Amino acid sequence: MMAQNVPTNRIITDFPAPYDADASPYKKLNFHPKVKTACSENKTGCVGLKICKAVLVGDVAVGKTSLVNRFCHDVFDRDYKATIGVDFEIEKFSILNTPFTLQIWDTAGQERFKSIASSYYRGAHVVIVVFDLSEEGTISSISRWMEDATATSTNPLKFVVGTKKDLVSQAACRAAEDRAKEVAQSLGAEYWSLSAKTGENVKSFSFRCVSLTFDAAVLRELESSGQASQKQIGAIKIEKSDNLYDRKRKMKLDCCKT
Ligand SMILES: Nc1nc2c(ncn2[C@@H]2O[C@H](COP(=O)(O)OP(=O)(O)OP(=O)(O)O)[C@@H](O)[C@H]2O)c(=O)[nH]1
Ligand SMILES: [Mg+2]
Repeated sequence: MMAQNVPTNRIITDFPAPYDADASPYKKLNFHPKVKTACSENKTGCVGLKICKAVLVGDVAVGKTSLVNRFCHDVFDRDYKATIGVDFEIEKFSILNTPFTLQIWDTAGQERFKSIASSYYRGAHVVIVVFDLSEEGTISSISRWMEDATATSTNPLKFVVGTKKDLVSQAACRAAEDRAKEVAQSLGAEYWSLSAKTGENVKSFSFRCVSLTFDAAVLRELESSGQASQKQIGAIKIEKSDNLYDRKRKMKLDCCKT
């Protein structure tokens, strides 16, 4: 399937590099050769029709929503508006000329929304734990967030992201990074520092995240193709008929009831 109608800033042709190669468990330097061949021969099966799921978690006000808003809409809001329960965005990409869709779930950090938010962790292909580089205390909760958010997924890609890089000096950034990189390594996650305010590293991180997700999704598709092709067709029907906007509306109503 050829990618069509994707904005130019959502086209990925080269495999993006990590923030720090020493702070990543993902060592590949390029898309998998099988993935490249499948894309160039237009034989990626159902990848273009499926939606992969990314989930952002982390303490209150660390900057999860700001990161999503910077990437998806290229905007930044100085005022804090707490996320109520969960929110999501859908982003379409063209990767190696193949269409790919990522559903990004932005969860609330506030404890009172924890049970609502955690019901959306299931089946995540990517888990992103966000902390605040200017609030070192937020580093100590990274592990707990990662454990909770990955418990109901099979082998998700894992990222630890320090935000608000614009607020800290280089030395302070380095100190917080060193601590967070250690945590990321113990969790088998890739580490990034960025700023939603200035936009520094936001696109690089997002492209890296999406590309690794795409590579894994195509490999999964290639592995399973031929095997349960009928089953896959059933799965796609379910995904397409799952009206996300209705669910989002219902979710908000449920939140308002409490
Ligand atoms: N200077 C600076 N401020 C930021 C950055 N990212 C977020 N903020 C500010 O930090 C506050 C919290 O940001 P949010 O993105 O709402 O935080 P959140 O993690 O979504 O919070 P919850 O939804 O309550 O969990 C807001 O006032 C943002 O403007 C950044 O990169 N730099
Ligand atoms: Mg939020």
